[in-house]
Amino acid sequence: MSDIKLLITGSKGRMGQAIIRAAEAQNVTVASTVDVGDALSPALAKADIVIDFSSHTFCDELLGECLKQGKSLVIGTTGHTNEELAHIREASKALPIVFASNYSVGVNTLFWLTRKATELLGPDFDLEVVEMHHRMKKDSPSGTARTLVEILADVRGLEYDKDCKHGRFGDVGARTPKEIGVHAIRGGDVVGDHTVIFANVGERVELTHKASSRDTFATGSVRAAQWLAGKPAGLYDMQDVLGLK
Ligand SMILES: NC(=O)C1=CN([C@@H]2O[C@H](COP(=O)(O)OP(=O)(O)OC[C@H]3O[C@@H](n4cnc5c(N)ncnc54)[C@H](OP(=O)(O)O)[C@@H]3O)[C@@H](O)[C@H]2O)C=CC1
Ligand SMILES: O=C(O)C1=N[C@H](C(=O)O)C[C@H](O)C1
Repeated sequence: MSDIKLLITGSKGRMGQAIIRAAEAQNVTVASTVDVGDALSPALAKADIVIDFSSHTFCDELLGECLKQGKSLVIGTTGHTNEELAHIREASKALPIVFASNYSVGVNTLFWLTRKATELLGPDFDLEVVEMHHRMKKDSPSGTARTLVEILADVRGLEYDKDCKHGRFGDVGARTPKEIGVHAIRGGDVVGDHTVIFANVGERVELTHKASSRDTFATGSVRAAQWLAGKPAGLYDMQDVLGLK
């Protein structure tokens, strides 16, 4: 039996329910749960580490309470504003935080491969990211697609906010070598598909990951919580947890 005690936030959601099952399967204690309408402070007092897959709108309240009580965080929620992202970075100066847009082993391997392929293929290849998710997903593009674009941008010396083209519509003109396209498809019950396209004249490379179960994210987040126990304050990601850096 692991001796960490978890608070699961967003506990009634698709991921929250999967994480409660994953914790039980890994003999990790879920000490408390929080969803809309529940009081955070007393629930947090019962736990050492929070696993948060809720909504970005909960971010500031959660960070504030974790700072007050000195609790560690595993954040899986996506779709944060730039301001909320800055608050997570600030909080990580005082708290150990794992923050990852995707907790699956496969996608974190895709992150690694994407960096490697971008470096190897060089500047002649056009870069595009396509993602598909279930009809209930609220944020777009997915956090994983954003991370993929950030990796591509980092290798090419580009910036997510400036150089990412979210879909294309109308008389947008010819593609420039400085842009990275990202395209979000929504429908049905798709758990999460991501493809990175490297397109040159005469050839194309595509790297694809397809998740068929949320258990892969849930198991990864519990693993991240176990890894985080006893770590110093800092901002970590799932590649740190998996030793892929
Ligand atoms: N990093 C990763 O590996 C993954 C990340 N995700 C991300 O996790 C998040 C949740 O996804 P998913 O489980 O599918 O979504 P759901 O909508 O199924 O679950 C979210 C839950 O959080 C609740 N919630 C919303 N606001 C608050 C709040 N202020 N306080 C407490 N609870 C709140 C929701 O309640 P209500 O329905 O009433 O709003 C809901 O029960 C999303 O941002 C998603 O992108 C998902 C999968 C993997
Ligand atoms: O909302 C989801 O479902 C998912 N969200 C994450 C994201 O936005 O990248 C991860 C996964 O693809 C499923």
